[in-house]
Amino acid sequence: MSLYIGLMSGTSLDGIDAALVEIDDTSASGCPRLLASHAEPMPAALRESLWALCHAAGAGFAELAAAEDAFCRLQAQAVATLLAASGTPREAVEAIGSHGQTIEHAPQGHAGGPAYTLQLDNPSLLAELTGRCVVADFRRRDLAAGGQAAPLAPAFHEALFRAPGEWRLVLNLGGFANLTLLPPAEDPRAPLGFDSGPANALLDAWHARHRGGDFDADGAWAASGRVDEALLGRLLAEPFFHLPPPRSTGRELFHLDWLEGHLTGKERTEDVQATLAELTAQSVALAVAMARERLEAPTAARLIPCGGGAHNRDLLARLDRHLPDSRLADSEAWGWPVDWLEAGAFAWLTWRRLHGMPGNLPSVTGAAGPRVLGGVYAP
Ligand SMILES: Nc1ncnc2c1ncn2[C@@H]1O[C@H](COP(=O)(O)OP(=O)(O)OP(=O)(O)O)[C@@H](O)[C@H]1O
Ligand SMILES: CC(=O)N[C@H]1[C@@H]2OC[C@@H](O2)[C@@H](O)[C@@H]1O[C@H](C)C(=O)O
Repeated sequence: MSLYIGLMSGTSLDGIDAALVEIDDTSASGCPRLLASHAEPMPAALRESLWALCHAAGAGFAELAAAEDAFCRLQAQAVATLLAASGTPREAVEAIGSHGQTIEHAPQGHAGGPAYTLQLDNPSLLAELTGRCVVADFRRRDLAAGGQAAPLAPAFHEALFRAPGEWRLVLNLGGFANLTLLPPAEDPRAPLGFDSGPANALLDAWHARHRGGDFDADGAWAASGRVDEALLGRLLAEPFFHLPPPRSTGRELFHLDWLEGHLTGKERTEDVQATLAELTAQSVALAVAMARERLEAPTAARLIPCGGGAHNRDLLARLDRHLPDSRLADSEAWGWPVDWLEAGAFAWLTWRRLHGMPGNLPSVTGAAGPRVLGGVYAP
């Protein structure tokens, strides 16, 4: 058995998730087990700097370096708290996997330029601050091999959830949503996974603009509005929702200006929120239908929602309406509460990296083949 820490800071910019994971080195999947977790909240000032970097191509190098430094120190703080709270000596940890903060994701390139995906990260400083080996830069090798560099979690979903006799569908509802369709273990086919589109990113942004606060708790505000079918139709016409996989997306496409470009200005704000929630549910349902068609999968599957959106009751009710044949399951039944799968994935990918095992699924990202992901920074 060995211990790894995974660090993930997602598109919601709500904080750094840290997961302490035990891996069984004798098993092919590693049988990852979550031992402890800690969420280090993002201070408002750092959140604002990161938000500005995500949106301002003109930010200077000094601002970038300052944000990176503050981000890395927050990661080290998350590691220290996780270790102290779980009573784990740091020497017991083989390595820390750092996803970094995605600043921009352009797997298609920009204006005819090369494909890129940018994660702000300083693994050298993190190795210095924690005294542990750090693995980082997980996405770019897949991109270099012609892949989307995202989503990466489906390989971890396979290790955790693929089982004989049952199709399973893992749905990550973070700022953006990605799904993983897992054939039964006896089926030789590889899983399929891709981003369906926005999950909470637009819901959070619209809520923050009109009601303040970080998010619409339980989707109560969305539930108080009525879906504007005409608006929903215009939003769903976005070509991304109809692209065949492999595909991945982010804030570069789905942001408030994108939404506003589709508004008439006469909508009630709560109806826009309801329509955005419905957009998430319907775009997920479209992506699920696309995945099922590709793998000729039956409609009945076990649906395992995860990510922060799995706490949103209004969103889950909408998903239930659009995926009537799916039986909902709680990832906690596998020992993984919904909020820790992404950080857990980067602990597991770190184990893969240090044992020379590929971390990507070419059937998901479209890369030319399996690749060992990430760079190693010695302690
Ligand atoms: N009780 C709740 N009710 C409604 N929404 C919630 C609740 N708890 C969390 N959320 C949503 O979950 C979001 C955070 O989810 P998560 O941490 O999975 O995102 P992320 O990891 O930053 O995103 P991504 O997976 O796209 O990188 C919040 O911004 C909020 O929208
Ligand atoms: C480029 C990037 O950071 N993408 C994130 C984002 O958040 C959700 C979705 O968009 C997914 O593609 C990915 O994260 C998870 C961890 C992944 O790679 O599976």
